[in-house]
Amino acid sequence: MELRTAVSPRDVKTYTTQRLREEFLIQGLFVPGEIKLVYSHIDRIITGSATPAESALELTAGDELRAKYFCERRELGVINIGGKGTITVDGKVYTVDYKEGMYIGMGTQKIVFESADASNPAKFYLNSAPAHRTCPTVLIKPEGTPEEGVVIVKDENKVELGSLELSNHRTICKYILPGQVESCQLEMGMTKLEPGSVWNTMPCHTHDRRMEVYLYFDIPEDAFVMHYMGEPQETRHIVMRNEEAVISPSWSIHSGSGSQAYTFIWGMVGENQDFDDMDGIANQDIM
Ligand SMILES: O=C(O)C(=O)C[C@H](O)C(=O)CO
Ligand SMILES: [Zn+2]
Repeated sequence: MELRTAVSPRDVKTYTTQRLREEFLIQGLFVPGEIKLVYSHIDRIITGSATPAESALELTAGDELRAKYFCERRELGVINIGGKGTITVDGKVYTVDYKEGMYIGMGTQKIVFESADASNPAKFYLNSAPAHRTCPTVLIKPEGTPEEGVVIVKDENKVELGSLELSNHRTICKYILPGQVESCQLEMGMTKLEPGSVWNTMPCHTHDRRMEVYLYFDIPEDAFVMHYMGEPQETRHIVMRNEEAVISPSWSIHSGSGSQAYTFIWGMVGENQDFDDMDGIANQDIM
C-alpha cells in the first residue's frame, strides 16, 4: 500500500508541477489482475482499485493497517466503472455492474473481487475510511427495483446543476450519504458532465470539515482534465488523464475543466456528512 503524508498549504504554494503531482495525483489504477491502494494521512482515506482479470482478487489489510483484515476498523465504498463483476462479502455474492456500487460495513472479514469476463474486467474503484460502528452492507444501483440488500439511488439524490451557457451542465448522483446509504463518515457519488460542458464544481468551494478525492474517467486518450486545487488565492493545477485520481485536502478548492465532457467519482471523509456544508468562493475571488 502506498503512503501519502499530510501537507501544509504554506508548503504547497511553493511546489513545482512535479511535486504537486507526486503529492496529490494517483496514477496506475485499474491494472488488470491487481489491487492498488493509496493510504493518505489526510483523514486516513484509502483510495484504490481492484481489477480482477482471470483470477479473483481478495482485499487484505497489508502491514500498514496493523489489522487482522481490511475492514476490521474500516468501512468501504466501491463503484464499478468497468465490466460486470461480483463482490463476495463474507461469502455472500453480489453482482455489481457498470456504474453500480456497494457500501461494505466495518467488521466484514472477507472481500473478494471477480470479473464476469476477463477480457472486459470489472474496474472496482475503492474509497475507505476509518469506521467506529457497523453499518449495513448494501448493493447500490443508480436505477432499478429495491430489494433485500439492494438500494436504488433516490431521485432526490440525482441533482442536475449548471447550464450549457456556463459550460458546467452536469448531474450529481449521490450514492453514499445520509438518507441514501448509511455510513460512519464516507460519502461517495458520481458527477457526469453533459456533452458540451467541461466545468465541474464551478463556482468552486472548500469545506474544511471534509477532505475529498476525485477520480476522473470517461476521458478519451487525447483528452485531459485540468484539475484546480490550492487555497482560493493560491490556485494551482494538475493535468489529469483518464482513470486518474486526485487527493484534495480540506483547505483546497477542487474543480476542473476538461478538453471535453467527462465523468468523475467524488469521495469525502471527515468531520461531518453534510454534503451541502460548503464554503463557496465567488469567481471574482479566486486567483
Ligand atoms: O460537480 C460538482 O459540483 C460536484 O460533484 C461537487 C462535488 O460533489 C463536491 O465537491 C462535493 O463537496
Ligand atoms: Zn467538495
